[in-house]
Amino acid sequence: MARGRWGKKSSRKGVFDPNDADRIKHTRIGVWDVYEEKNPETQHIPIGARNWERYLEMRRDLPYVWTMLRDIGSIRDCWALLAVYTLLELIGSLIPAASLWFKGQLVHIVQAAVETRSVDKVLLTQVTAGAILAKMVALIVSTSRTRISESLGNRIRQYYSVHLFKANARLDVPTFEDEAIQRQLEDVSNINGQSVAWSTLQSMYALASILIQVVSQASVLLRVLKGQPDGVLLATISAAHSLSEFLHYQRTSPWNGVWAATTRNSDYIKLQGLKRVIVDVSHRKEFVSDNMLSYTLRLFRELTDRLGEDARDFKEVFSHRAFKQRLTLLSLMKLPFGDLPQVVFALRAVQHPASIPVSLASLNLITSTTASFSAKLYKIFRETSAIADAVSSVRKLYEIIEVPNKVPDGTIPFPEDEQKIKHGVSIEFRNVSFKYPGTDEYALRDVSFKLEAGQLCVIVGVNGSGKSTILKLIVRLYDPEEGQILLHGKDIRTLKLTDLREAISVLFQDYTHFPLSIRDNIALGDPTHANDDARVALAAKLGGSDEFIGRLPDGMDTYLDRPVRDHYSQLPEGTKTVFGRAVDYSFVRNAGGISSVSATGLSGGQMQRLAVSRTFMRSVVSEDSKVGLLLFDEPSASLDPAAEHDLFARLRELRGSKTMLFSSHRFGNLTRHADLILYMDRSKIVESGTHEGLLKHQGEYARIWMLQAQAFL
Ligand SMILES: Nc1ncnc2c1ncn2[C@@H]1O[C@H](COP(=O)(O)OP(=O)(O)OP(=O)(O)O)[C@@H](O)[C@H]1O
Repeated sequence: MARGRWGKKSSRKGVFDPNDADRIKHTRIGVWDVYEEKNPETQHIPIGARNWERYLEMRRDLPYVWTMLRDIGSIRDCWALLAVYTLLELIGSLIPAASLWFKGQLVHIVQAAVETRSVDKVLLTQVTAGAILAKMVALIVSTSRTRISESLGNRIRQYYSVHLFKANARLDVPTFEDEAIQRQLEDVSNINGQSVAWSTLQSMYALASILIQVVSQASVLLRVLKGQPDGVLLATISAAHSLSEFLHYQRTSPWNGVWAATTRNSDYIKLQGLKRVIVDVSHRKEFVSDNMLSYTLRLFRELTDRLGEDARDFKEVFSHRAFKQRLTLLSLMKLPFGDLPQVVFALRAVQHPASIPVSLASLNLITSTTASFSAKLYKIFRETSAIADAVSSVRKLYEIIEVPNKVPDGTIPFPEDEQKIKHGVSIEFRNVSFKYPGTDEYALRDVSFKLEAGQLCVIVGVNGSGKSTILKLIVRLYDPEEGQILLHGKDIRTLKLTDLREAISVLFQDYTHFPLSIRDNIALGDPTHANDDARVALAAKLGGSDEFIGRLPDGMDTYLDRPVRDHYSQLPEGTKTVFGRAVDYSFVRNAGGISSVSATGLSGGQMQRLAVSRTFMRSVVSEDSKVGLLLFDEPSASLDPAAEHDLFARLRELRGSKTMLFSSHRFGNLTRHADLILYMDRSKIVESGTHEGLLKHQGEYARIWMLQAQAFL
C-alpha cells in the first residue's frame, strides 16, 4: 500500500498500468496527466481488506523483529536503556488519563457543591496538587525520554551502519545493478539519519502508547461520567464526532491511493530544460561560447507566454488538489456532530437550570478530552500502517545481507602453483556468448580464442563491438550465457572468486576515482599493502602521476572529490576560501534539485595517470605480486602521445612474463608487439592473427591500419 505522500513506495505486488482504462482514471491538471486507481475506497477505510492482508503478512516478518531485538540487546547498555525507555513510555502514556481523572474529580467537587452548597477544601487542594504533579511528571518524563531516545538511536544506528555497509559492499555487479535489489537497499537505508531498526521500535512504542492513552482515557472518562446527568449521551455524541473526524482525515489525505503523474507537454518540458541549462554550471561554457543568451531568453519568454498559468510544477498541482479535496459531503455532514454536545447542554439547561454548573463542567471535560480522540484514532491507524511497513523493512534489512550474488562463487583455489603465476596465465574463450542483463542484443556472440601464458593480446575494432565486455567477463563481473572461459585450462566459474580476482589486474575504460585521498586511490589497487607508503609512491611514479601530485598543495592527501561538505552561511562577498578550500556555492543550486559537477581540478590525462598508478600498485610494483594476468581497457585514451609511448614501454618492461590483454583503438604502438590481435565487429571476432599476418590478409585490420598510418604521411 502507498504510504500516502507522494514519492513514497509501496510494498504492494503487481503492476501499475496507466493505460488500463478499466482500472485507472485519467485527469488533466494544467500540463500534468494524472492517473489514479479507480475506486480506491478500501484505502480510506482503516479496516479495508488490503490492510488486514498486510497485518497478516506481518506474521511472516515478526521473526526478524525478534532477531532485531536480540541484536539490539547485544549492543552495549542497550537492554538497560530500553528498559528505562519502556518505563518512561508507560508512565508518559498513563499521564493523560491521570490528568483526566483529576479533572473528573473537579466535576465531582462542583456537583457536590451544587447539591450541598459547600466545597470540600481539602479534597480541592489534593486534586489541584495532583493535577500540577501530573503535569510536572509529564515534563520530566518527556525530557528524559528524548535524552534516552537520542542515546539509543545513536547506538543502534552505529551498529546497523556496519550491517548496511556490508550489505551494500558484498554485492556483485549484476546483483547491485538489479532494480529490485536497489529498491530493497533503499528501503533499508537510514530514514532521516535514523536506523530502520530504531524507527521500527519507535513506531511500536508509539502505537502501544496511543493505545494505552485511548483505553485509559476512555475508561477514566466513563467512570467520571457514570451517574452524571447526560454524561453517557454526551460521550456518545463526542465519540461519533471523533469517528467522523477520523474518516474525514482518511478521505482528505491527498491522493491516498495508487497514482502516477506525467507531463507530455513539449513546451513545459522545454521550459524546464532551459531552466536547467541556465542554472547548471556544467552548461555555462557552451552557453557562453555559443552565444545562447538572446535565443534562449526569447524562447523562454515565448514558452512562458504560451503556457500561461499552466506552467505549474507538480508540487503546486499536488497541494491544489489536496485543498480541493477537502470540501466533501462527509466534511459537511460531520460539522453538526461537533456542535451537538452544546445543543444537548442547552436543552438540559432549559429543563433543569440547577444542573447548569455540573453540566458545564462535564461538557468541558468531554469536549477537551474527545477533541484529541479523532487525531489519536487516526494516529493508531497510521502507526499500524507504519509498523507494517517498518516490520517489512526489518525483514528486508536482514534478508539483504543474505541475498545470493548473481555471480556464484567457485570452490577451487587458484592458482595451484603460486610460482607459476609469475609466468603468466593461459586464457581461452570457448564459444562465449553474452547479453547484458535486461538487454536483448548480444554483446558477444560465439567468441573463441586462446592466449598462452605470457603472451600479449590486443583487441581492436569498432565502437560497441564487445572489446570491453571480453575483459569484464574474464574478471567475472558477469557470467556468459553460453560457452566457457578457461584460465590455466580451468573453467573460471569453478575457481574461488577472490583467488581469481587476486590473479588479475584490470584497468577499465570507464575507470573510477573514489571520493578518497589520492594516496587511498592508488593504495586500494592492492588492499593487502594499502598502508605501505613506499609502494604507493613507487606506483605513482610508474604510473606517471608523481609529478603533478607533488605540485598539489596537499600532495598525496588531496581529496579529488571531497565527500564531506563544509557548511557556512552569509559569508561576506570577499571570502574566496574558507578552511583552506574554495568557497563552494553549488549547494545553492543543489537546493533546486540540480547536482553540481565535482571540480577535481585535474585534467583527463592526469586522472588517467592516477588510474594507471592504481593498476601498477596492484600488478607490477613488487616481486611478491600474485597477479598473472593484466587487463587494460583503453589505458591511453586520454594520454598525450609521449605519455602513451612511455606507458606502453614501461608496461612491456615491467610485466615480465605476465599475460597481458589490451583493448585499444590505437594501432601501432601495441599491435606490432602483440602475439595475438583480435579484430572485432558487431559482437564477433572477425579477424585474428599477428600484425604481419593481418596486414597480409588485407582485411579490415589492414584497412584501418592504413587509414591511421596515412594520417602521418
Ligand atoms: N552495462 C551495460 N548494459 C547494457 N549494455 C551494455 C553495457 N555495457 C556495454 N553494453 C553494450 O554492449 C555492447 C558491447 O559494448 P562494449 O563496451 O564491450 O564495446 P567496446 O567494443 O568496448 O566499445 P568502445 O570501443 O566504444 O569502448 C555495446 O552494444 C554496448 O552498448
